[in-house]
This record gives sequence, C-alpha cells and structure tokens, in this order.
Amino acid sequence: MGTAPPEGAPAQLSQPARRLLGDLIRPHRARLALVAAVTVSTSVLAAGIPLFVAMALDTGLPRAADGDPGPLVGATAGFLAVAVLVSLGTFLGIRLNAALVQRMMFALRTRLFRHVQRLSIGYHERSTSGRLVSRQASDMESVQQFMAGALIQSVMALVTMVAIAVMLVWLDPLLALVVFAGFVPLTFLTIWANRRQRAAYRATRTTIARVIVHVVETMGGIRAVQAFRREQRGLERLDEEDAAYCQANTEALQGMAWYTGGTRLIGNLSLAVIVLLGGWLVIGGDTEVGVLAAFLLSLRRFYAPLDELVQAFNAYQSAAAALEKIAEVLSARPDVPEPVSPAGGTGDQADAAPEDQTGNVPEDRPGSAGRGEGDEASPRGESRGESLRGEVRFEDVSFRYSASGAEVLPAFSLHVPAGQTVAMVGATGAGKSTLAKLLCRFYDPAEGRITLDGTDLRDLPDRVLRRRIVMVTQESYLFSGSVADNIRIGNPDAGMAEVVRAAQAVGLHDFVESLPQGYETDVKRRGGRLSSGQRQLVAFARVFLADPDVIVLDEATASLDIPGERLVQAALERVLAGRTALIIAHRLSTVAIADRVLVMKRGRIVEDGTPAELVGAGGEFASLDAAWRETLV
Ligand SMILES: Nc1ncnc2c1ncn2[C@@H]1O[C@H](COP(=O)(O)OP(=O)(O)OP(=O)(O)O)[C@@H](O)[C@H]1O
Repeated sequence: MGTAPPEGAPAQLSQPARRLLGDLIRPHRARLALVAAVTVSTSVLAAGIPLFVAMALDTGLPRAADGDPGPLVGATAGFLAVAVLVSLGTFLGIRLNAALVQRMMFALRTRLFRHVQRLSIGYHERSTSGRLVSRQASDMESVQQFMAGALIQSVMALVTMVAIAVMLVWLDPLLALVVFAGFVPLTFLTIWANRRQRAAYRATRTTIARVIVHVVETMGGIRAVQAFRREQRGLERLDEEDAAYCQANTEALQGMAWYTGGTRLIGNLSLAVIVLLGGWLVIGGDTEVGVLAAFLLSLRRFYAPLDELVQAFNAYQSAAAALEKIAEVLSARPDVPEPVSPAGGTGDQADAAPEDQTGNVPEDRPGSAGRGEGDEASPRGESRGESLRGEVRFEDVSFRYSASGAEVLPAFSLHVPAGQTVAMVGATGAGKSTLAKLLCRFYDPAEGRITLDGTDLRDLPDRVLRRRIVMVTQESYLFSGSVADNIRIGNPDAGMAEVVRAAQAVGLHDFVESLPQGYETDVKRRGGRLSSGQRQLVAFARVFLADPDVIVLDEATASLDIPGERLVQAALERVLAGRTALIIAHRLSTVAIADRVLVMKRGRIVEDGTPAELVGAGGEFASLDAAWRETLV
C-alpha cells in the first residue's frame, strides 16, 4: 500500500496544537453551539427522507390503487417539505459557520503575526522569514479550508450516518446488523489511514515551507541572484524542493486513494449482501418491498457521507499538521523576555516628554519649531534643552551567540557618558555589530550587565527601551507607503508639521518637495525610488522624530559621492546633537565628528581616545586614518 511516508507522527494532535484549538474555539462557544444545533437537526431531517419513500411505496401506492390518493400525496408533500427544510438548514449552517470560521482565522492570523513580530532577533536570525511566511499563508489556508468546509461537512456526515443507522435498526434489525458488520474492517482501515495520513500531511507542510523559503529568499536577494547569475542554480533548487513537495503530496493523495477505495469496497460489499439477503427475506414474506427499497436508498445515503468523511478526514489531517506547525511558532518564547518587575521612572519620563498636556511639542525639543532648517545646530550636548540622559555602561559583559559557539565578547567593559559620540572601528568580525545589538537588547549578555542611566536594560520595559535607544541599520529600511509615512515611523503620533520639521532638520525637505506628490509620494517597494543617501536621510529624519537618548548607528558601507556624503554628514551631526551615540563607522568624515574612537579587535578594545589622540599614538587607528585619507586624494 504505497511507500512509507517520510516522517513518523503520532496519531494524536500534539498538546500545544490542542491547546491552540481550544483557545480558538473558546470565545465562540455559543456560536459554535448554534452552528452545531442547525447542522445536527438538518442532518437528522435529511436522514428521514427515505421514510417518505417507504411510506409512498408500502402504503401510498396500494391505497392509491384502491382509489384513495391521500396517503401518496401526503407522503410526497412530506418529502418535499422536508427537502426544503433540509436545503434551508444546509444554507444556514454553512453561512453561520463561514462567519464563525472567519472570526477564528482572523484571531489566529493576528495572534501569529503579533507573536512573530515580538520574537527576538535571535529567533529571526535562526529561522528564515520564508518559513514564517509559510506559517502565515499556506498553513493558515489549510486550517481555514478544514474549518470552513470539511468540519461542517464531517459533522453533517456523522450525524446523517447515526440517524440513518437508527432508522435502519427500526426498519429491519437483521439487515441493519449486516450493514454494521461492515464497520469492523472500516475501523481498521481508518486507524491505518489516520497514522499514515498524519505523517504524509506533515511532510507536505514541511516541504511546501521549503519551497516558500526558497522563493522568498530568491526574491529578497534578487539583485545578488542576477548579479552572480544564480538563476539556474535557483531553478535547480526550486526543482528539488518542488519535487519533494510533489512527492509528499502524491504520498498523501495515494493514502487518500487507498482509503476512499477501501471504504467504497466495504460499502458495495454490504450493499450486495443486503440485496441478496433482503431479496430472500422479501420472497419469504419476512419483510416488505418498500422496506427493502428504503433500506437500499438509505444504504446509499449511509455510505455517501463516508466519502465526505474521507475527504474531511484528509482535510483534517492537513489542517492538523498545519496547526501543529503554527502552534510550534506560537510556543517559541522571546530570548529577551519583558521584565517581571520593570524599573520605575527611568523611561516613563521619556515617554511623556515629547508633548505637553495640550499636545504641543515643547520648543526646545528636536522636531519643534525652534529647530527648523537654517537654524544652526546648537552646541552639542545642549541642543535638547534638558539635562542629558543616556549614559551607557557595559559591565563585564560576556556574550556568545549560541551555547556551543565561540565567545564573541569576553568580559567587556565600557563607559559612555551621556551625550558622547563614540565611533567604533576595527576589522571585520571584531564584534562591533554584536556590541550594537547588545545595546539595543536584541540579545542579553550571558554574564555581566548593560545599563542605561544606571538601570539594567533587562529591567526596562520593551516599550521604554525602544523609545530611548534607537538603532539605525545599514539598510535604512523603507516600508511601502509615502515619504511622510516612512518618516512618521519614528513617532506614529507626529503631525505633518513635525514630519516636515524633521525632514528640514536633516536636509531632506527640498528633495521631498521636488517629488511629484511631495511628502505623499509613494516611496515604492523598499524605497527603490530614493538614492542610498536619501534613504539614509529618511532614516535620520525618523530618528530625529523618535527623539531617543541613545542612537546606535551601523553606518552604511556603500560609499556616497562627495555632495551626498556632506549632506549625510550634516544630517548626522544634527541628529546626534545632545544624544549618546555608538556608531559603527566606515567613513573618515564620521570618525571626524566623534568625541571618541574605539578600535576593536576580537571582542576587546585595543585603542580608546579622541581621533586626534589615536592618530598621534600611531597605532591601528592611525594606519586606518592614513588609508582613508589616501582614498580621498
Ligand atoms: N547571528 C550570529 N550567530 C552566530 N555568530 C555570529 C552572529 N553574528 C555574528 N557572529 C559572529 O560574531 C563575531 C563578531 O561579529 P560582528 O558582526 O559583531 O563583527 P563586526 O565587528 O560587526 O564585523 P563587520 O565589520 O564585518 O560587520 C564574528 O565572529 C561573527 O562570525
């Protein structure tokens, strides 16, 4: 019976998946009960239809032959009335169920998306985005298909079968017993199919996820794919993944074919026995022709739902496998948990700071009217018009990415006073990005602690931490939407005037004004319409609006032309004013505006001082500085 499916699987739904199903259903119990009531009563009514046929044949016809058409007309009218009621009930059941399922799916999609967004960077670095797309799209679809169609279908089928079984016993217990005997092989067949199909459908979920991962990765890196002519290799990889998916589907469908064929065979064998035995009973005068006719009709209706049950069973197996995959993601916990007892005060002032009671932005805050274009940058450290916040300390921090991995930072200590701009340089793999990620609490150190104004980052609620420390990444990620939308990411509550002021502050305003629809111009996917320098300016405007105490900047390595670099440089100075900054620097011009330079090597600081001091010391930074200067000549 087909080759063995690739993955073993328990016949039962896993506990997290069951819990998830319970969570989904619980809020809608009343509606579900209504759907069940409508479905069950419709199915019971439908099961009774053959009784009218028996009535018509056994009573209606002989009486009509005797000149009394009443019973025949009554049986026909009853048949029609029940048929109409069954149609109405079916419509209502499906309609109610569809609305219910959409609510449940909406809740599930939202829950999964919210959860995935909250999972720590470590999780996202370990798992591919394609896999998550697969959970959100194809697995959801599978669950929905079962809930919206197959579930109600199987309930109707089951109830119909039970109702018909009762009727069969009532019509003729002996013949009914013969029919029920068919259930013995059917039970064995179902147990076998349950095991086999569960494993087969799990394999389909896993393999389709691989196909989606490959497609998402290819499209995400399409520039590299084309630049390095990886198209052929990409196609071959897709063929491999797709072949595995097709194979898994074939396995699943083959199992379904065996099961469907098996149930039909059992059904038809029962039918043959009933024709033989029933005919013999009729000839012997032990039963009526009408009863036999109703029996045969019912039997057809008895086995017809079996087909539906088989289909529903397959849909269930597919949905169960999908639900398990979704439950797996939902049970992943963030590596950087929210504090159980958050530090009080530290961040809430920052939270409240940008606006006063009337919603006006205080004059002395960035993004306020006092700091528009043409307004010379105030002396650094004083421009935000408040006592400086944002003192950062790394205290004996040790870190490795995984338990078995190498130690990236061994007992690292660093003190950055509030308002200081620190540029980090060093060979690739020295640990600069790791330091930046730790400061943003994308990871927690294994040992030691990192503090912001004396508070351990682990004690700051995520909301506060993200407001006070903002990372500007190399990609200057732009989301689909308008330029204004993209700047407003820094502070979703900001009005248009603040957005404009932020753009003015970083020197982006004139460019935006020159766009066809100004601030409402669509940046197109990932900002394809903007140059890399302009994208950086948008990212800076965003930070300006967010108004954090600490900026972590991974400077773009892509070189800009001289005017572009000057623009970015001026914007950077504006944004850094009055804030603590940790910059992974790739440009001489950036290092030049830093108060302090750290040269890193294998997770340690090997040089630390002002740019001038380090150049004077003639060490690694001096060589780097000289090399940079040479490229300028
Ligand atoms: N997500 C990760 N999982 C495992 N190891 C990692 C991860 N990210 C970085 N590493 C390792 O940690 C070390 C430090 O990397 P890091 O990215 O911090 O260096 P860097 O100084 O920023 O380098 P670059 O200038 O090339 O960006 C490297 O050996 C790197 O291989």
